[in-house]
Amino acid sequence: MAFIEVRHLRKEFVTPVRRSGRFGTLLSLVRPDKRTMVAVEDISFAIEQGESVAYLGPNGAGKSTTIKMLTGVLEPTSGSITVAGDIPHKNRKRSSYRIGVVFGQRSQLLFDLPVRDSFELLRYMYSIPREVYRRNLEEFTEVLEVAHLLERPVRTLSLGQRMRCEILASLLHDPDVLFLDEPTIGLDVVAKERIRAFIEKMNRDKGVTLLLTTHDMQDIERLCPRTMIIDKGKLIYDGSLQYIRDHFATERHIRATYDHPLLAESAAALFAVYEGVRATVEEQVLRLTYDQRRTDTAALLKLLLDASPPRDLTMQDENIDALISRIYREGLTVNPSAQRLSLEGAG
Ligand SMILES: Nc1ncnc2c1ncn2[C@@H]1O[C@H](COP(=O)(O)OP(=O)(O)OP(=O)(O)O)[C@@H](O)[C@H]1O
Repeated sequence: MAFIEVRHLRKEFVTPVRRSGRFGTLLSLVRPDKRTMVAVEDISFAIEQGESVAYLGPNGAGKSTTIKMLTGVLEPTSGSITVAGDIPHKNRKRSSYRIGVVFGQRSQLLFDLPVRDSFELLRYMYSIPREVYRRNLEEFTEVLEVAHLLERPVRTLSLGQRMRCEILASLLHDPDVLFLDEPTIGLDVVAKERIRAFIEKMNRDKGVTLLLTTHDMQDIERLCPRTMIIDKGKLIYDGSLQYIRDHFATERHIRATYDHPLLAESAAALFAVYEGVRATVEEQVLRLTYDQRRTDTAALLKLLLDASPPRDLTMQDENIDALISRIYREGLTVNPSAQRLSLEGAG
């Protein structure tokens, strides 16, 4: 059995619907109308101990709902979850000893008290042996550079400082798995980097299994060799980021800057031989966008350079962020045989 196993997971939320008008309000009280919202439709995956996995999807795809089920906060409508052999919502207390959680938008620290008091409370809640607590606190405060913050009330910390303390708090009891929901949201580049370096170290040195939701591509590039993408409550991709890059990052952009203004018509005529090459002109800048599988880059460059050598030339492939939004938008299908086998695929 894998360390985390999720099979046919589904979560529905049933919410009351208010009818309009005075009569409607009255009717809603006597006979409430209900609406069922499917947040997670059917998701299956397996994660081995020590893996580091990104869990991606557009807003409302069902990421946070999945994490809440994995941590036992929510009970699935159907399907099953096991984390370290336990069913999180059934054995919440026992599971919590193995699980660490960080919700970027919510705090587990007590706002009016010094940071250290929250850590002490966690020591008590998780019955962390004194020696383990002392060792972890010492090591983590040093790596995260938060020793000088321990006596400060949480409410006086900046977002970056608080997030470092949140992550420290989530790992004090030596969990085997850490669920992170947008851990770097709203942070500046330096704060993001500190947090990524720490999480990476915990995964590498302590073998902490990571499942991370994020909208920040650099989090994924740095931390997660494996990526799962969900959309509308269903898993649409499970494999490496590299595979997506290699198979879908087909759009290439060339930007050529000249010393003189250009004519859009001439540019369009020049590249008309290449079907699918989009040429746009803005004063002295020519931009070409094309599919690298269909158009030979060397031949295109030769045509461009022979026509008139530019002052500057840059070439860029579609970045992974844009690429994933394209996958959401166009619903690109991925060659399933090249992906990691899902639980169903594995039989
Ligand atoms: N308690 C709830 N009651 C009703 N609907 C809910 C509840 N929690 C979440 N939803 C709905 O379920 C869907 C999935 O929400 P979820 O928060 O899991 O998405 P997400 O992928 O984490 O999105 P985001 O990236 O915006 O955080 C959304 O349509 C949301 O409105």
